[in-house]
Amino acid sequence: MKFSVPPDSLAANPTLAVLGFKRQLVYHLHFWAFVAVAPLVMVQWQQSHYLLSAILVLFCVNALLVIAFLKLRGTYFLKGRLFPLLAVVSAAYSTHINGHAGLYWAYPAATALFFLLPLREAIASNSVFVVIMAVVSFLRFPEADFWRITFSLGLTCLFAMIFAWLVGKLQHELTRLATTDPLTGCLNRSQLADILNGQIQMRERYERVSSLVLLDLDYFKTINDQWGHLAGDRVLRELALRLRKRLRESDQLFRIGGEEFMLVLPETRQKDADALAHQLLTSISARPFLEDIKVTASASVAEVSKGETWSVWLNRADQALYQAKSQGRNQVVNAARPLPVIGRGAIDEADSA
Ligand SMILES: Nc1nc2c(ncn2[C@@H]2O[C@H](COP(=O)(O)OP(=O)(O)OP(=O)(O)O)[C@@H](O)[C@H]2O)c(=O)[nH]1
Repeated sequence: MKFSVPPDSLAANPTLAVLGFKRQLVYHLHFWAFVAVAPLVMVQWQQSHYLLSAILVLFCVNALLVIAFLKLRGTYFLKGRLFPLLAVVSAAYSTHINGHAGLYWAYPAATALFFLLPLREAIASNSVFVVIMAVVSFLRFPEADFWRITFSLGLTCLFAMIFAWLVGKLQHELTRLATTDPLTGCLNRSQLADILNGQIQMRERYERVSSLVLLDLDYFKTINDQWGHLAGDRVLRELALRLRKRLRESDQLFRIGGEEFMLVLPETRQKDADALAHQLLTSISARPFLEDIKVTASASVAEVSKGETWSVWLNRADQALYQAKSQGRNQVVNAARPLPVIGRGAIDEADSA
């Protein structure tokens, strides 16, 4: 089964990879639940259990809608909330009227809940489910069966909860590993396009202006040559710490190359970003690294302009950084504003003049 996200972007963007995993899980659960439950609609109808048959029809229609919405729109129909509700109601009601034959469905229903709902919601829903099943079993079966059913269902929920919790933790850790640079703890390039695009949307929709700063250490190669690679690594780590100290919570720090860093500064005008870049360069050059390694850096600043793409924005900053390097380093250069786009009307006016 294929979703619309191309495999290349999955590899490049861990957020998409995690979303892709969740979608596949939801898709498969609904698909196989549909395959298992659809025949039961007829079976229950033939046994004159019309209400249960109707609930199962609803369950199947919901499963098909979830699958269709995922495939065609990439969204969850009703946030996937109907599956747990209908699965729980049909398992409890089926146990009430069919006895043990209905009870067997309670176990897969309880397990599926942990993979469809957020963990806390799943724990709350399953607690209610176990209580409902305990009441139904108490009324329907001998006392010994009531205890067996309640404990075995409770244990199934506990195991499913532990498994879902561990899978969630693993996903979180994998995303962290894939999005951060292990040496400095800064973000790596994997989410760069997404984050810059987010700032561009803020500019386009709400006129909220962000800036970015590119910062590159000067003559870092000589530090490696003179002090060794390990010392170079420690300089990079200390640099990331110094930069982070000056940033706001909402700012984001990327390491986008060997000794090149990028700062994304939401709601920050060029003039303020320029002031910050000067302060950062001072904080780098004023105090030696690892006690006696003197370091300077060059930086460029670019405020996002209306209508530009993230790559054009980054490219403007890159050009300015190149200029800072070629003008002698240890300085900040502001990126040139993009040329205004001349619309058809303006061209016509110019032609007729
Ligand atoms: N220690 C260490 N060095 C790195 C790492 N990544 C890249 N480098 C080194 O960084 C150096 C970058 O050299 P250049 O691109 O010539 O840049 P530079 O010497 O800083 O010169 P300018 O940028 O022009 O001022 C190379 O020697 C790389 O080996 C890293 O993770 N750790």
